[in-house]
Amino acid sequence: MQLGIIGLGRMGGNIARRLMRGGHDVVAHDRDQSIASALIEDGAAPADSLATLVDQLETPRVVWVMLPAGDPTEETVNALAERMDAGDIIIDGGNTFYKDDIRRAKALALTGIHYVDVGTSGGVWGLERGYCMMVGAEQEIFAHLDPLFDTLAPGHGNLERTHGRNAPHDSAERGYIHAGPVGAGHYVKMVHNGIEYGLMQAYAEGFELMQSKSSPDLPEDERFDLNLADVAEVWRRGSVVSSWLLDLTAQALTGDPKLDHYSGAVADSGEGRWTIDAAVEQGVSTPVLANALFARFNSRKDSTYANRLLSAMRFGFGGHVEPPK
Ligand SMILES: NC(=O)C1=CN([C@@H]2O[C@H](COP(=O)(O)OP(=O)(O)OC[C@H]3O[C@@H](n4cnc5c(N)ncnc54)[C@H](O)[C@@H]3O)[C@@H](O)[C@H]2O)C=CC1
Ligand SMILES: O=C(CO)[C@H](O)[C@H](O)COP(=O)(O)O
Repeated sequence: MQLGIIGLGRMGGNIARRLMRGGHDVVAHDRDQSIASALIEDGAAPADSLATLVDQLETPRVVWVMLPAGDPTEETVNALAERMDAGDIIIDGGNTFYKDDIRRAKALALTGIHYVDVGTSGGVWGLERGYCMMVGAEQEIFAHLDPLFDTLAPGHGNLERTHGRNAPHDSAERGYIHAGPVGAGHYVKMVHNGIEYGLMQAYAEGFELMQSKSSPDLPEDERFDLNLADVAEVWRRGSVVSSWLLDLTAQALTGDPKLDHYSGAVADSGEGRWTIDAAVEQGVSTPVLANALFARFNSRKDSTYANRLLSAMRFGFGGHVEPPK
């Protein structure tokens, strides 16, 4: 398929590359020309403005927006809508709040333009590993875009099949789902990120506990100088708590066991807060997810080992660099 991609940063650039490797044609735009140039060298057609991007696309046009959520995405979707026609499709693959999707889709429906929200997980590793995608869309639009999702997704890989799943064409088994109507994709991604905070916090607290076991405040015969890189490594192999976040933890500890490279002032970009808002709105108790969010707020005052480990994991999956306190 041919599509336009706007926003060629850590996510959009590699999404474009993976699509091109899969045989799709990309027209690429970023407001930063040096970032756009790298994509052009990799085979994308250049577009120095939204207008030239839209002009190069065959109808029905498909444009994937991969920008910071909020104003940059909102302004871009509105500007695209002015230049696109009925039947065209705008995809928001960033971490947008799902109620913004519902509002936008309703406004665009008046013009006949379709809107699709894609919760995209995989971070800076997605080019090689593939992206897990949670899609909110009209059924026929999801079907139309299937070749794109199929290329971006990880595929079956070598994961064992879940017992009882026998459908022949199960997209969930390849790494993407049609979660429901517009908004459902980003709603599921929001909860995914809420869980991400909780998992990260659990690892961070556990490793801080082990790290402090060598404290001179403890009785001498109860002090253990544990090799945390080895603990993380061994837990990757057959333990109940193995996971990709643990893989990233093991990697960070191997290079820098004291985590001196990380500030421990852990940022957040919205999804954790929206998850807690949703919990309040739906009257569902989510104490672990709420505490993990609040722990991040505290981390900005306090540079503990646990907080530096959270920073290390965020850098590991998303390339997020946090400013020193
Ligand atoms: N980094 C990660 O691990 C993940 C990020 N996301 C989401 O994906 C979206 C993009 O994230 P990243 O790629 O990490 O951000 P990024 O900051 O690396 O890239 C954003 C790109 O958009 C460009 N840009 C900003 N405003 C623009 C505009 N108005 N017009 C054209 N280009 C513009 C910037 O020059 C930059 O190249 C965000 O919504 C983010 O929350 C989703 C999953 C994972
Ligand atoms: O979506 C992601 C990972 O799944 C992004 O990396 C996101 O930025 C992580 O959330 P936060 O910035 O709030 O830690």
